[in-house]
Amino acid sequence: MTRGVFVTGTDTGIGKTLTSAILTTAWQATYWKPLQTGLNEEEGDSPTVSRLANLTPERLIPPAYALQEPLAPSAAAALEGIHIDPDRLTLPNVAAPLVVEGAGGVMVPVYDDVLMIDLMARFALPVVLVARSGLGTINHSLLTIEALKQRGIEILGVVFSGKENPDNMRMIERFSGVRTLFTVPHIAHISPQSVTEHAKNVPTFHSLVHKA
Ligand SMILES: Nc1ncnc2c1ncn2[C@@H]1O[C@H](COP(=O)(O)OP(=O)(O)OP(=O)(O)O)[C@@H](O)[C@H]1O
Ligand SMILES: C[C@H](N)[C@H](N)CCCCCC(=O)O
Ligand SMILES: [Mg+2]
Repeated sequence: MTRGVFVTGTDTGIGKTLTSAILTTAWQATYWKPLQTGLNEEEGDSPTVSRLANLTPERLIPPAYALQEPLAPSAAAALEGIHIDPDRLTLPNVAAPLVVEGAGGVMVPVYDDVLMIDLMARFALPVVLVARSGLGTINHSLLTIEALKQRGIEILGVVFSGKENPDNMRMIERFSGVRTLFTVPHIAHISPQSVTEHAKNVPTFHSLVHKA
């Protein structure tokens, strides 16, 4: 049985956290950000999702690693003299669905010679890919999809964040064969209310994982 999804992106700052909050709200899911970096500059994604998706504490799994510098996990950990232990990076045993959010894109170093995409393959969750809607997204989305396919990682679809661009969506669908799941327009004021509103556009977890 599919336990959840892994939310990845074509880049950092692309809308993974906003999308994760929307998915978590839509599915009444549990949220986990295993590797958080940049805590000296931002509150981190767990409190953001907790607030936006109105999470009760049992639906929020704390990060396995919470690191200060706004860098890839391997670099942020090295600066703090922390060795990332793969045994701590195992899926929590919670009721489905679980929404797991990556850090940055798929080729981000996590520890030693392990990249985020290797961790994703190990988790074996189907992937939701968040992409910007505008210029540059065709290249970044197709490259990311190619890397995921090469490793046999199941892709449920793409979520486009930002002003809707049907031509970009069509081009990515045509060249990758991966469908668009839903779009998140530019939201001027992101709030629990706007997240609840956009959660209405999300297919049910069961329809998604059984159709894939
Ligand atoms: N559709 C949107 N409308 C308005 N703001 C957005 C939208 N998508 C993303 N943003 C804003 O862009 C910023 C980066 O988005 P977000 O935090 O979701 O990125 P991320 O992909 O989760 O990055 P990270 O790799 O750090 O986890 C945030 O301030 C977020 O609120
Ligand atoms: C700190 C930031 N918000 C992300 N969590 C970390 C993104 C690392 C990206 C590394 C890279 O691709 O160059
Ligand atoms: Mg995030």
